[in-house]
Amino acid sequence: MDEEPAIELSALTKTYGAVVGVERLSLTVSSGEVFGFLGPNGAGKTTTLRCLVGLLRPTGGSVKVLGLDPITDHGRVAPHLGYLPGELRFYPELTGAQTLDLLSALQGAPAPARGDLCARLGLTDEVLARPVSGYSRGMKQKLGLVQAMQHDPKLLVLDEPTEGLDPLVQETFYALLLDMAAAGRTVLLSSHVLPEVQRTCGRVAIVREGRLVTVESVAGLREARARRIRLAFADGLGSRPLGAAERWAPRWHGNRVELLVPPSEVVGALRGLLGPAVVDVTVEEAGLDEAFLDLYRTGGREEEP
Ligand SMILES: Nc1ncnc2c1ncn2[C@@H]1O[C@H](COP(=O)(O)OP(=O)(O)OP(=O)(O)O)[C@@H](O)[C@H]1O
Repeated sequence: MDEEPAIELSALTKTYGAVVGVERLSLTVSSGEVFGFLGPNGAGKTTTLRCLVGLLRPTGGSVKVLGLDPITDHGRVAPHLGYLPGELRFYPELTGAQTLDLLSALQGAPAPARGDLCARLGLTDEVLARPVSGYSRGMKQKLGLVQAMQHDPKLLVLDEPTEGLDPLVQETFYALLLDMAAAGRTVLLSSHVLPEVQRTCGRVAIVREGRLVTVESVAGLREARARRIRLAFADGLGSRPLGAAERWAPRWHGNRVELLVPPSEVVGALRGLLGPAVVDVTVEEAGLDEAFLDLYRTGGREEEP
């Protein structure tokens, strides 16, 4: 219900010499959304995030964050922007507490949430007093999360946030995200962990080869994607041709077969498949993982019959 979108990308393009990072990517994220950003390796996620937080200058198009240009208006954006990079680099000789102080100064904002975040993530005063060089990977990641959220930013940009966190700490992180969402903050979450996105995000963008493939609600994505049909045959013949259903790449396990079929074609598929030898049939919604994997692979192009 806020004034302007938290994020507005308009035909964003970033090239590295001849290599395309992202190409003409347009995307709007409203204030208060928890938004997932997904795509296979090299799709352009980190490039986009780095343009968003003002670390990279776009080659073309425009970026607006909280209504401002993250490069030219950096001083006005920084106090309201939290960023967890995918590859964390800290000054090894500084302690955790000194690191948080330094980053707080760079954010140009007080850190009212720091104490609570450290307590919830188990970064004790004793740990924070030690140089970061002696931190484990998970401890560094926790420190990264605290610095990203310590100033209670309006917009939180997270690049693979649960990398290196054990399952218990991941749960704490999800709870923190829910709190952010409940407080009306905006979160952009880049992730390969699909259940994580399913759990935390309302909408997702999928990018592939530097281009936007789709933007959809998590619920809608699941709804629109495949159904899994499983059939069991009575005879001992094993795999056999399935006629028109062959186009759904049936996977055989002995006398059982499994197909992923678009929802609108399930009834037609069953008509063609059911015969006297079929002794069992189940139809279920394919998991969100499969919905995403399909988009990863095909870029969202439905195969038409
Ligand atoms: N500094 C750079 N110099 C040259 N090419 C780069 C640079 N950074 C990224 N690229 C290229 O831009 C493309 C997008 O990379 P990017 O890191 O944004 O993808 P990603 O979606 O974050 O990938 P991953 O999931 O593997 O982290 C890739 O082809 C990559 O090789």
